Amino acid sequence: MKQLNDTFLRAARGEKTDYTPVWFMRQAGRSQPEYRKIKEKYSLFEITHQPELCAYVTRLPVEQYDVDAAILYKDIMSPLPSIGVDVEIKSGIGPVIDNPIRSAADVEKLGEIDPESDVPYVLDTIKLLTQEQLTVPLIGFAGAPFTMASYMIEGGPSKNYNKTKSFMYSEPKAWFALMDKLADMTITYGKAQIKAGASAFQIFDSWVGALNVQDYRTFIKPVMEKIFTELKEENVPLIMFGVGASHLAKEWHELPLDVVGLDWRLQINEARAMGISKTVMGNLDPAILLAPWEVIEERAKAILDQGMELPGYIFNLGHGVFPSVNPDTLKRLTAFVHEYSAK
Ligand SMILES: Cc1c2[nH]c(c1CCC(=O)O)Cc1[nH]c(c(CCC(=O)O)c1C)Cc1[nH]c(c(CCC(=O)O)c1C)Cc1[nH]c(c(C)c1CCC(=O)O)C2
Repeated sequence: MKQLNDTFLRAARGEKTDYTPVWFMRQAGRSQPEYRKIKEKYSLFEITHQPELCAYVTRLPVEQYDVDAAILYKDIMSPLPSIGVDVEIKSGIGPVIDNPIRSAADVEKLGEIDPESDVPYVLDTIKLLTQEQLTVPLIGFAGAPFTMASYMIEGGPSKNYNKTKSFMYSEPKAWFALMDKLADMTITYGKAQIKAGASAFQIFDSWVGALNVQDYRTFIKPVMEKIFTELKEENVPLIMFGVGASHLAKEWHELPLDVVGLDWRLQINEARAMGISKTVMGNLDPAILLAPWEVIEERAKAILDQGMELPGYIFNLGHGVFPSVNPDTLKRLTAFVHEYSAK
């Protein structure tokens, strides 16, 4: 087994590190030419069903950019077929579900995931990567109940989540039943990823920022509490992330998790002033990567100056890499973060 560079894990636990670790959300694939070539032949689901190929795609950004963590190539939608939800990822649109969940009876019908028999290829990919290939930690992940439910109820991407919210407000009993089922899926699936070798776990609640704090506390926080309490048993750092959710960062800080992910809307200093003393991850606006290098460097420096004030800091973007970003920019930025923070 190869020697593991654990800088990312140590920062996630709030320990002092020799330099600031960095990885990029949605680093796998996207702008990389090698990946685009594979995508001409295979869909996301076809890639994830082939452990050798999926491991290669997962490794590409680590090898090319020198980032401090790998994130497993798959989608938050990947476990849904296992519980009886047919999902297709349509190019240019995103996940599409033809038979959305719209009633208590629909929720009733949802099944349970058995990772060993339903997604053995995910576990095989993790084992291949962590036992033989990677020299940095592998981040496993899942979508959070609200974000998963938003796709399941809307039937695809949404701007205002009206159908989701309407279901939540009108049928609270069915809503909580749905949250419970999705929590069970996340816990079982998450534990299996960690047992297979993932050494950190991130929950993507990308769209939960659509709720205000009061509704978050009523409809979401209890289920997140359950998920993190259960995953905590596996003893790996747990990361939370959402977009446009600065008003919820304090709520996340109160959950039994290790790392609060920030998008670009709240400065790290502001988060610290709010009492977020846990490790923070973020938070360069991904659009900055489309600007000239001087602009990128200046913004990265400003973020690092704030982040590095406390040991628990992981550099990342505030959301995923855009496909139009030049891979050389990500490589240069990684090197810059490493050099600047090692001073
Ligand atoms: C909301 C969400 C989704 N997926 C994900 C989220 C949470 C993070 C976020 O907010 O961006 C998470 C995700 N999706 C994917 C990864 C892989 C690992 C990585 O981060 O590099 C991760 C971590 C691959 C993917 N997920 C998807 C692709 C494109 C695949 C294809 O074209 O077939 C990839 C590589 C498709 C997808 N999947 C999803 C959307 C909205 C889309 C379409 C838009 C897009 O391309 O980004 C749902």
